[in-house]
Amino acid sequence: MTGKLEATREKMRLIDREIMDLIEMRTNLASEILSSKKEMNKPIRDEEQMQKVLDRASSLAVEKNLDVDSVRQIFEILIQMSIEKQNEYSGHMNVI
Ligand SMILES: C=C(O[C@@H]1C=C(C(=O)O)C=C[C@H]1O)C(=O)O
Repeated sequence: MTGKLEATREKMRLIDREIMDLIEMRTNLASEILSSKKEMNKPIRDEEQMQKVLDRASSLAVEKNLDVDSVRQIFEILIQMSIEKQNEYSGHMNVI
């Protein structure tokens, strides 16, 4: 019994690790995104793009039979993390 529970928890641990790696990869794109925005003289926050990301996440959640509100909340946090990281870089780079 415990063996099976522990085996399943080990699978979850590996998935959590992958999620963490993907969050890191997504957040680290802030640097590239910011330098493109700097070139194009665009602000960090882009409401239209945020809506696209949230709509895409909601559609995928429906497709995968996941709770749409929960998935949207996760993506709202990911977007916020990206904005914060861009603001952080922006402060360092003294731009926008
Ligand atoms: C990453 C970007 O910057 C911000 C963060 C977004 C995101 O994390 O998906 C979307 C729009 C912007 O407010 C972007 O403009 O694409």
